Amino acid sequence: MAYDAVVLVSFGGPEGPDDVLPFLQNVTRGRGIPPQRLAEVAEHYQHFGGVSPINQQCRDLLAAVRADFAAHGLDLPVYWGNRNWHPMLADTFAQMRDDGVRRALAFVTSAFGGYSSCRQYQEDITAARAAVGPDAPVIEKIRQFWDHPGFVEPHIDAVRAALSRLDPARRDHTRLVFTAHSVPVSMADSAGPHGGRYTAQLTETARLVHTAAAPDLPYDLVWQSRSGPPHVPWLEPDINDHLTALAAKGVTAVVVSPIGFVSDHLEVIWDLDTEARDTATRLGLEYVRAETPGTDPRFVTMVRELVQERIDPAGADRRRRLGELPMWDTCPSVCCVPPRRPS
Ligand SMILES: CC1=C(CCC(=O)O)c2cc3nc(cc4[nH]c(cc5[nH]c(cc1n2)c(C)c5CCC(=O)O)c(CCC(=O)O)c4C)C(CCC(=O)O)=C3C
Ligand SMILES: [Fe+2]
Repeated sequence: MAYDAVVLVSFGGPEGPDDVLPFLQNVTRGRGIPPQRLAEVAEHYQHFGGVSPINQQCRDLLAAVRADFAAHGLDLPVYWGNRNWHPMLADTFAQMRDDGVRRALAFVTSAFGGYSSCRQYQEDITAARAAVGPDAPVIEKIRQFWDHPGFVEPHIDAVRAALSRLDPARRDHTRLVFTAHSVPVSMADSAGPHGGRYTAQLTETARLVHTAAAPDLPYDLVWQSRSGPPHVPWLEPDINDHLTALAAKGVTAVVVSPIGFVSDHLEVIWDLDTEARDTATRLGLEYVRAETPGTDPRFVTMVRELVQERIDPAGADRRRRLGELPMWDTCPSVCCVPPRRPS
């Protein structure tokens, strides 16, 4: 299969105060998020002047990937489009069509399976192609990469670096806490062709990072950034409740590693660096947050490897990965079918 471009596909984020509300409307359209939660989240963005760091992080990744492709003789143009904010996917696909692109691979900035992290991106790609029309480029999403060394190793080093900033005298009372975005339990149950995939993959990533970074420490996988109406069950425990429980058990220091994300975007710098840190401070816990991959060269290399393994017919046999869960290039149609939403 010949490809003539790669497109980086991400979530998108506002880049000024006036962007915040229309961005949030794009994210939550038809998703039953209470207005009060939206107002709260708008405030988180306004706290940073209405600017989410995520778009700049995508620009940085784009530049790094282009440089890496060039350095390795991979002669493919790299585009960028978002699902919720400019540059919007449809505008990017129209540009690609104008440039003569016929078939492209999409690298999505989410490592995991599940509706929000995989299927929804594919649905938005399909909708954006339909908006562009019949001559829109064909777009194929690259596989999930939760156990790729280019994703896992930067997380491992980040946990080690975070641990080195803690008081060594507290090591016996230190806990490693991995976090990912909470999702509705029904969404977690329907993740992947046989369900449960979002949680299973995160559990595997957590185990891989823990084993390499700090096998002597106890660890947990917990959830952050819950949204949605209170009567709908979401994955628990929430990081803040978990910190409270840990403090009650005599833990005095935590390293928090957001393995559910690829960059330090708003849900990291607000929900962890502000809210969870405040919780920890109130509880008297020493708190260090580990970094996400961002533009770590190993992560950038991973993007190229994922492209190369799809281009090269023998590439499937050379997939680099550390875990053991089943993996596939193309999601079956029954994957991550969205649960019916209670209204
Ligand atoms: C699994 C998952 C990821 C990880 C995979 C991935 O990376 O894609 C993720 C990432 C992100 N989520 C983000 C922002 C938001 N997510 C929201 C709402 C929701 N997220 C959900 C899930 C996820 N979200 C869900 C089930 C909802 C409920 C509404 C719905 O069913 O869709 C809302 C609405 C307000 C609120 O209620 O929080 C916002 C503003 C940003 C951008 C941050 C920035 O601007 O820097 C990023 C990277
Ligand atoms: Fe989200």
